[in-house]
Amino acid sequence: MLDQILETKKEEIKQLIIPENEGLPHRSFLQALAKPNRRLALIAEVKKASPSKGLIKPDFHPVTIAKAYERGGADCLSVLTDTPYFQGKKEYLTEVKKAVNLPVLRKDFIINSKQIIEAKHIGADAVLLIGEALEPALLKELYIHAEEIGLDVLVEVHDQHHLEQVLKVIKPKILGVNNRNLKTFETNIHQLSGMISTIPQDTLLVSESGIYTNNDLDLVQQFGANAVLVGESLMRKEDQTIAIKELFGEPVYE
Ligand SMILES: O=P(O)(O)OC[C@@H](O)[C@@H](O)c1c[nH]c2ccccc12
Repeated sequence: MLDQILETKKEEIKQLIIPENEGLPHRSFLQALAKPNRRLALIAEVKKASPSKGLIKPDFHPVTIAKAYERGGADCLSVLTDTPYFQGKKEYLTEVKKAVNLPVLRKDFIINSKQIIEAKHIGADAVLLIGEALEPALLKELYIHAEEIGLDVLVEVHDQHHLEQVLKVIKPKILGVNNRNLKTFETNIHQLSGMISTIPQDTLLVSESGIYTNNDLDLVQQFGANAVLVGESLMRKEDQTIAIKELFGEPVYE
């Protein structure tokens, strides 16, 4: 699956025209994660569909969802901008950024510098770079480029091998461990457990994907996570503010 997505991205990049605007004022994704509202920082994801789960939220209104996440005390947002596989849109990111006060991550498959410049122009505060999708030299180049233009970077890996590959070339300030294998779609909430000893102490560590319950939060926190990235389990609920409170085991008054 990942290989197929990356082929699609190569085609998209050929057509890519970067909008001529200033972008929108930067909000620090890193600082928001470093000073979380709760015991674990929450990056709440605005996600309509995915290749593994199909359509997740049929009545999808990104701005309504983003505002509900903000009211629920999310620290940051992630917005899918990939269309063919996740039914996301670049416009969703811009609309969300304008509607809330939280830092916003562009969630897409970035393999080229043009996409990073584009991310800035559509209003992103941070970009995702995926270890499994990028040769180490290219990962390093894109990481440096993103930081140079004032974007924060979430560097994601799935396994120990790619973690070691990544750490040979960069020391990411924010590191995500994806519990989902992007080649098989299998999710394992224990994915992070053996990896913590390899990760530099001052790295902000995000556990990503397949997080459904308060128990899952306890587990990944025990493994050393400082933050979680949650999409599906929040999106499936009727009200995303209540969904966050339920996830964190807080009382919900209606
Ligand atoms: O919906 P979930 O299982 O809570 O997962 C959210 C997020 O981690 C997931 O969307 C994701 C993690 N890494 C990615 C890379 C590309 C696309 C999507 C992703």
